[in-house]
Amino acid sequence: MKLTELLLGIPFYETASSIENIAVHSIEVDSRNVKPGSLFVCIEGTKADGHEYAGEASHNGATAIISERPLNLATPTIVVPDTIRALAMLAVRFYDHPTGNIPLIGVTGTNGKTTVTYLLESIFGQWQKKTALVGTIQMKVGDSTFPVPNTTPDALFLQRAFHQMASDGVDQAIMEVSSHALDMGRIYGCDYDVAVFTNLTQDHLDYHQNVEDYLWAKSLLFSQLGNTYDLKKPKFAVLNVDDDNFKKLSKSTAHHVVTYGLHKEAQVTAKNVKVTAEGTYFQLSAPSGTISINSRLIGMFNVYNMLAASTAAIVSGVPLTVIKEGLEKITGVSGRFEPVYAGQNYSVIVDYAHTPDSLENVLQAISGFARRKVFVVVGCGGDRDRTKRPLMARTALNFADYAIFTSDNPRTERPSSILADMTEGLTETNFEVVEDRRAAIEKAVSFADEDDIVLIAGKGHETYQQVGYETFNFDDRKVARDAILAKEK
Ligand SMILES: CC(=O)N[C@H]1[C@@H](OP(=O)(O)OP(=O)(O)OC[C@H]2O[C@@H](n3ccc(=O)[nH]c3=O)[C@H](O)[C@@H]2O)O[C@H](CO)[C@@H](O)[C@@H]1O[C@H](C)C(=O)N[C@@H](C)C(=O)N[C@H](CCC(=O)O)C(=O)O
Ligand SMILES: Nc1ncnc2c1ncn2[C@@H]1O[C@H](COP(=O)(O)OP(=O)(O)OP(=O)(O)O)[C@@H](O)[C@H]1O
Ligand SMILES: N[C@H](CCC[C@H](N)C(=O)O)C(=O)O
Ligand SMILES: [Mg+2]
Repeated sequence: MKLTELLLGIPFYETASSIENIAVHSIEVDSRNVKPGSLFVCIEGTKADGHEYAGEASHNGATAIISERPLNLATPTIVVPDTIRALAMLAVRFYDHPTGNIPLIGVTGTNGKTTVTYLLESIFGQWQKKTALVGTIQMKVGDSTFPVPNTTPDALFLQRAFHQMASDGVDQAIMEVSSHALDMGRIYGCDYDVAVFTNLTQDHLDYHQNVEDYLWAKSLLFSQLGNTYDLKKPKFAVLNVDDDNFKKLSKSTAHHVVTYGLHKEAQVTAKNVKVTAEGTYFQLSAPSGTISINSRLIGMFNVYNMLAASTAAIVSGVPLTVIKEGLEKITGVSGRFEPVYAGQNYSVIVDYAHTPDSLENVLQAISGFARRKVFVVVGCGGDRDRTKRPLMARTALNFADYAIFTSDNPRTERPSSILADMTEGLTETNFEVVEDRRAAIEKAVSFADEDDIVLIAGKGHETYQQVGYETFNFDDRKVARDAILAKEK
């Protein structure tokens, strides 16, 4: 594509060079990926500044550079006020505005995003649609899976991926939208048809200044639903009416607001809810009818997740009977309330709860059917929100009989200081600190007697542990399995 054609998407820019007849074969944000014919966009990040790598990009054959300041290079440079915004606009144009052609659902909220996206994937799959999903675990297009750098990758990755999805004949794209991504403009250029809100509780206060800022970031998904009305293709904000932030969020969009919930009046709701150790039963009531749901997912929070997914599916035109099939087909989501069974007479569950609220929810679900003792193994990630650490420890002690506090992904922090943040001021005696996660899991398993439950929280599907700048293989499920088998011997 010609550079001048690409720049039509950018109204104000300055350049000292002649840019006629420059062809762009790819757009890149990482100088190491630049090849002859690439357009390099300089992004100022948290660790590095792309402007510092413009020289390398030029050396690698960049055909032109998009920058926030003039650069003293032979390669033509186009100066724009905001390269993140420019990147999205350029990528949308280069990749032919792919989300204009694929229906797109975005899911945001502190907890439940991954679960809701997998529920939606199952529902649309039952509706015979070719689906694509982008989120914490992976990117999935039909049955093919691809690694992702982030829960919500940057605009270039996304537009490139959506373009590929459009060529692969995807009929429905579903993605998690993190608050970081919203704040960093990673979703500029995405044309959402449905935006879903799960809930908002404390997390990420290392990144967002306070809870208001965190909510504001979440609200951007709804304000970015777009301002044009197309009566043939309306857009929907699907909101949890029971969440305290419902009113504020509903004001952030000019489009249709559709509500779901259990306590306050909602358009889509669940009645006669029964949660057991095997699954969840409820009647889903929507303006178009009622269906009974027998799900293998456990916990009241999963009723919310199922309502969120069902509401997004309903506004997308999926029949209720298909929604029922899609919800009931899912037996679990990797690393979310995932049982580890190796013939033992007690339960071991691996879960991704890494916030105070998710830990409370999952422990409450467990206490609903626990017959004997509940043990919890949990830690907190390093280089992340410090203020959630004591709250998570408190939650563990409030809802479990015994806690073993351990390391999660310490990253560049000292494990002992993360654990000190968690346990500071605790006067209880029903906990201990075992810094090494493997040893902590082994200990919890060794404590378990018949009918006890061991919850291993925080890392869920993760198959690694990040210590310092190194990443080691570590999978809670494998470690737990080995511990169970070793105990049975
Ligand atoms: C704090 C943060 O979000 N950082 C993200 C950011 O990285 P960064 O700002 O550190 O980038 P950088 O390394 O400083 O580089 C700046 C620029 O220089 C360029 N560069 C750099 C080196 C070089 O040799 N050449 C070069 O051109 C880079 O390509 C980049 O364009 O941009 C990267 C590319 O988009 C992201 O992968 C990275 O996410 C990091 C890995 C991360 O951990 N992010 C977390 C906090 C995050 O975003 N989490 C949310 C989920 C949260 C949740 O809801 O649970 C997520 O969506 O994943
Ligand atoms: N609706 C919910 N409300 C509260 N807790 C939930 C909810 N859904 C799931 N959880 C808990 O949160 C954990 C993470 O769930 P999930 O991965 O679906 O959330 P997420 O929003 O994608 O998380 P992340 O921000 O890490 O991407 C689960 O393992 C479970 O313990
Ligand atoms: N997306 C979340 C995941 C946290 C998972 C937990 N295991 C940790 O490492 O803190 C984050 O980056 O904060
Ligand atoms: Mg997720």
